[in-house]
Amino acid sequence: MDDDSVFYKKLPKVEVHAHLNGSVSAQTMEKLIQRKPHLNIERNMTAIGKGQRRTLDECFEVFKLIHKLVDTEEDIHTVATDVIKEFAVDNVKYLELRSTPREEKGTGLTKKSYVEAVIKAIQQCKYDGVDIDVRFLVAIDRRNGTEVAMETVKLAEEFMLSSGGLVLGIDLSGDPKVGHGRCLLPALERARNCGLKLSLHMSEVSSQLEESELLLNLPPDRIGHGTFLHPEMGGSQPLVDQVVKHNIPLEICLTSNVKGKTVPSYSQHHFRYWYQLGHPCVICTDDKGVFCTDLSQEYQLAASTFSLSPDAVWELSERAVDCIFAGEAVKQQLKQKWTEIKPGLLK
Ligand SMILES: CC(C)=CCNc1ncnc2c1ncn2[C@@H]1O[C@H](COP(=O)(O)O)[C@@H](O)[C@H]1O
Ligand SMILES: [Zn+2]
Repeated sequence: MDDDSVFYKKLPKVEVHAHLNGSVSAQTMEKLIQRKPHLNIERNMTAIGKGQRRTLDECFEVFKLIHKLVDTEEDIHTVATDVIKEFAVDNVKYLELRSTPREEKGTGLTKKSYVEAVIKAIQQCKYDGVDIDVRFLVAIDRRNGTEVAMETVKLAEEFMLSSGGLVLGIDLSGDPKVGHGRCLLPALERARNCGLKLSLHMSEVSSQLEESELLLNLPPDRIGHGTFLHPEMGGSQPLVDQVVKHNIPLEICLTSNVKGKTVPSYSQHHFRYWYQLGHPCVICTDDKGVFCTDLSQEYQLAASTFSLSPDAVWELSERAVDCIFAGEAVKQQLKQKWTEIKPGLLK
């Protein structure tokens, strides 16, 4: 590793946009493939390597394969544990994982046992002293419509009350070309009213202007991507004004957007627009397994593409703490960590 990479690796980081099944590493994938050889899935079918790009549709096909490999409580526990430890090794000090609870009739997996398996993995890592604070967002797959969304919110509500602060909110994700946010509003409103935080994938593709207007009225607590919100990308100034007025942080996933072809190149990424506005932006991985990246690499890419100084990179990672869903006490603990690490890293 060169000196430059060491800096990004040592940088303490916050990750708030990581889909569990998209974050599974090559090593873990090997374990899963060995558990289920009859599926004939190979590692190169579940990842998009260096220099490769796929259409959004092709990317979503990858998740179908991964879901076949991860279909028991034991699998969920394995992937959650491994993903948490990998983020910790990458010096991520606070992680919000998100995942869509799935029922698998064949294996007896239920949505409830799915969430329980993730929570057990989080608790086990904490017990084992892994140096990372992990929280969970329950995901709604937009494909599944109104009723499933409402069920998911009720499940999240239950766990918010019983998990000792581990379940903090709701993620809205899934193929952006399928379904409409309109149908999901009642569920999202219920979530907001019961105290669940909202992180919503918004304007990930260009056809979502009307939906973004609707969703922004909730308003969400954070926005995933927001690629097509601003006028230069076919969005609108009123949309930008509203995001700015409510000070809603953007979760920025550079490699995901480039490899998924929603952004033509790193240098044309909308991070530039929002960062120049001084708007809160959090660098994230989205799917570190599928896109073969890690958070250190994403910070390094942001710095090299947009000419950020080490001080600016530090500020970016420190300001991310303000955007987490955990409460003030956790933010203070994290800020303390950053303060302790700073003198050793920035001369
Ligand atoms: C395909 C592509 C370019 C991915 C990046 N953009 C994404 N946009 C919307 N939803 C996503 C994305 N990446 C992952 N997800 C969601 O996360 C799920 C996988 O993680 P999990 O099973 O929820 O644990 C996917 O099935 C999908 O619902
Ligand atoms: Zn995402």
